[in-house]
Amino acid sequence: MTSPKPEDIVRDEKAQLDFSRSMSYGDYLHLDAILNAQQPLSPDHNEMLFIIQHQTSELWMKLMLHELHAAVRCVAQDELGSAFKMLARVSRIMEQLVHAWDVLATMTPPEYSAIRPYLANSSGFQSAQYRCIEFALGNKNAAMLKPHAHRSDLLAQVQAAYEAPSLYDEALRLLARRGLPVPASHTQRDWTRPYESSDAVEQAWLVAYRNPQQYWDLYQLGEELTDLEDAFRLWRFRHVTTVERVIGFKRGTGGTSGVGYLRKMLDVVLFPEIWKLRTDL
Ligand code: HEM
Ligand SMILES: N[C@@H](CC(=O)c1ccccc1NC=O)C(=O)O
Repeated sequence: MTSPKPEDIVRDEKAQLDFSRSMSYGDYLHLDAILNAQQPLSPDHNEMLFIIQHQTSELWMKLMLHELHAAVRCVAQDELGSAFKMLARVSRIMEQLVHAWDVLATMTPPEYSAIRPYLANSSGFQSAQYRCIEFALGNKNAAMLKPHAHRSDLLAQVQAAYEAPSLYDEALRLLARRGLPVPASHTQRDWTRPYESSDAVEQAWLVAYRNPQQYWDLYQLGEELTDLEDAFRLWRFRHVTTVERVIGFKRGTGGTSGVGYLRKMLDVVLFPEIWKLRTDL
């Protein structure tokens, strides 16, 4: 076998080469906007990695929110087949973001120190999309709206996520519609309140987990939620570990204690009864 000649390939394949009158790859993907959005503030080589790491994370978060919002609607409308597909995709995206830490971890402490002064008070703490994901997954906290007060467009989005029932709230309403004994305190409540774990809710999930054949879709929903929280915990863990290896115990640019704050977030449990029931099965 000899390699094909470069000049033969395109001619033989009859590839389209003139895009003066038709939409090209870059047109469709708006690559001019995306690829001109990397504007390093420092003279440091590694800032490009830092920027692209965050921009790609924000793009994946955009898709995650798109899928999560649709999944919440599907659960509310008893369309579980579609919801499972979307939730599985959200978990795979989260896993993708877990692996993305491997790229950022190639940045050493002195490399990051060269960039950090240029970040001023900006921080991932102010990510509107991240906060919408936390709220959609039920981790509600009014204080987290404040960093968006100066941007009415973003505030409206974060506020909507804050006020809406979370994925777990809709899952519990579904259990109740299926005749499982979820108390009214958990099917009709002020959705802005942080979720409170309940023995009665655990008992409702236990009915499905003890009779998987009869409640197959609810059992599957429970396991999809477990996958999602599992992946999210891994993301939080990789974040705090990367932060410790890069800045140690310095305070965060966002004003928090840094590693101390992120470690506290490791204790957040999104779907508490789904974890508790494993001990009681
Ligand atoms: C060298 C890399 C990084 C360092 C040193 C770092 C550091 C920190 C610190 C110290 C905080 C606490 C808030 C503060 O006071 O600033 C934080 C929060 C946060 N960071 Fe990072 N981070 C890094 C990379 C990333 C990446 C790649 C993402 C992906 C989008 C990210 C997303 C977030 C988010 C969403 C929060 C808020 C977490 C929460 O409120 O639970 N960070 N980060
Ligand atoms: N909080 C980080 C700064 C930081 O990581 C950051 C800054 C601007 C844009 C994204 C960031 N990433 C995540 O927090 C720090 O304290 O060094």
